[in-house]
Amino acid sequence: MTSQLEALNLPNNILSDIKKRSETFKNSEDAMLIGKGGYMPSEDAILFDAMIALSLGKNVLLKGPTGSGKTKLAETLSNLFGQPMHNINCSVDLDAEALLGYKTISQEGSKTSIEFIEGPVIHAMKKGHILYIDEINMAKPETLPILNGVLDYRKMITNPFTGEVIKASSDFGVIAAINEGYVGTVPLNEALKNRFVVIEVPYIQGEQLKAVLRSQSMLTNEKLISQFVTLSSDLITQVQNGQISEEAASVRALIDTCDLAVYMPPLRAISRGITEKLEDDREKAAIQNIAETLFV
Ligand SMILES: Nc1ncnc2c1ncn2[C@@H]1O[C@H](COP(=O)(O)OP(=O)(O)OP(=O)(O)O)[C@@H](O)[C@H]1O
Repeated sequence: MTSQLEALNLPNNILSDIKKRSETFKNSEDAMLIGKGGYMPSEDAILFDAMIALSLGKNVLLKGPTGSGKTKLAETLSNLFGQPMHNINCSVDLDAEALLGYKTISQEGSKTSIEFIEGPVIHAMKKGHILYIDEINMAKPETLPILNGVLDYRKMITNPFTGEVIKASSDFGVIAAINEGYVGTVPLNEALKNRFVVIEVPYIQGEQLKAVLRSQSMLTNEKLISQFVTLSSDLITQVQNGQISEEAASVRALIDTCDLAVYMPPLRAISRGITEKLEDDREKAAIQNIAETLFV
């Protein structure tokens, strides 16, 4: 891994920053070994570019369909950099308190006082940890602008609940994830999007997918694993042709299907793990047809 990074001819300051940030970096080859559950990139640039961007202090936006490994990639980066990760799961209910923290009354003996419990943003800023904002386009458009100062060169915020001015520690990093076009999502505000470096995270295929299915599912039958990889690539072709929706090719659903296939015939596993999650009868029939030709 180190030599692969060196081969990219990165400026020395970036390379040494990446190495310095992570005490585990010299063992990163181990950390990345798929058997240990790290993110398996479809191309090295996905992982390296995310590392370079974070190392330069940029915010990273991971863009890709459901179950394509965005969270796994963020976890792997946190692992590589040796920086704990704090999660925010966005929804319409997300508010400033969920991001920044809240006041509460604390009691010590007969003494009561008001205490501020720090939320994930302030905690990660102070400690120089990684903040992971999942499904960022599920938040109401008016909620996230409170983070504008955190997400630009200032990297600071005035806590509206306490008046404290917080400047992020130099290692603080932000990774966000987005699923475009899903129910409940809204287009990301341009000013917010502009604060991120965007990295596409597609579904993995072929040998990479095989390695992930081997390591993350319970299935050990190599022939079946290969058939499921073929099923996935046929489904991705159908997605590209607009015949079925993207989530049908999710790696998460395929791992579930492989697990089920240890205990039931593959066609039933596909029905439970993939087909029945869809609403449209034509899509279901299309998947069933593909499955029946592969698993006779
Ligand atoms: N490239 C990959 N390398 C390793 N594991 C992967 C990869 N792609 C998917 N997975 C596995 O698939 C499952 C789903 O991945 P993950 O939760 O990271 O997806 P996601 O893109 O964050 O999904 P969502 O958008 O629904 O939150 C996990 O078990 C993860 O380990």
